[in-house]
Amino acid sequence: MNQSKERRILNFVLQNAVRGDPCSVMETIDKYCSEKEWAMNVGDVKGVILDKTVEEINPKVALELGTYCGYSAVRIARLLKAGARLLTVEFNPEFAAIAKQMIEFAGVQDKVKLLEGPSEVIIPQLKKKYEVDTLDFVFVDHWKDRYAPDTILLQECSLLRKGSVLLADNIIFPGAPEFVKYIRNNPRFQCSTYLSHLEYMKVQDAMEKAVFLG
Ligand SMILES: O=C(NCCCCc1cc2ccncc2s1)c1cc(-c2ccc(F)cc2)cc(O)c1O
Ligand SMILES: [Mg+2]
Repeated sequence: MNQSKERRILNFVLQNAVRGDPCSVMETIDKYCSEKEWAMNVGDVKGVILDKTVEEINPKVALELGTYCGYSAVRIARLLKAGARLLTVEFNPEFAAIAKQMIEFAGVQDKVKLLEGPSEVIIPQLKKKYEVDTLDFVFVDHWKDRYAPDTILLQECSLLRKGSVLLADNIIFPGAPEFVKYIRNNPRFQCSTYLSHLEYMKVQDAMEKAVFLG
């Protein structure tokens, strides 16, 4: 059975990156995906916007929707202070298996908890099963038609507090029009748009930052 692209990315990291060095893992993934096979990691250009947002918030509890190969989980976790944690949700078992190995190789496994399953099932479990009170930061990067319903679900589950920050990827490409319409017209969110480029491409993309006002 021939290897998946995600398996090829992981193998390239295992063979070329430095174990325990998150930056080396990120750089190696970016090198592979810009030179050999495109893949839907947030990438090195939008990754700087993600870095700046995480550093500004310095979250104790962060949630990621859409783990994929673990690139942004490694990217976020490397910036978390002692005692802070990232919960990352992946629906696809293949991707979850790859991401688990990627996170461990990068040496950030103590800060990251990978939760396998659909977001609409996992989100309502966060308080009781995963001992979350409220979320300081949410990186939204999963199915684009789940961005809006899951933002509503986060509110229904009282997981957002005054000042919680959502950062959503792919606002332009592939696009999340329902989410943009929902969030920008919602008085309970203060929104800002960060124009950028689609990972590894010259195509325009953007990230939306939305601060929950309580
Ligand atoms: O679909 C994308 N990302 C979501 C993958 C869906 C994985 C899921 C995780 C999860 C967790 C919980 N519940 C349900 C789900 S579903 C995505 C796609 C492109 C793209 C760009 C240009 C193209 F030509 C083609 C694709 C770029 C990106 O940056 C993306 O993030
Ligand atoms: Mg994305």
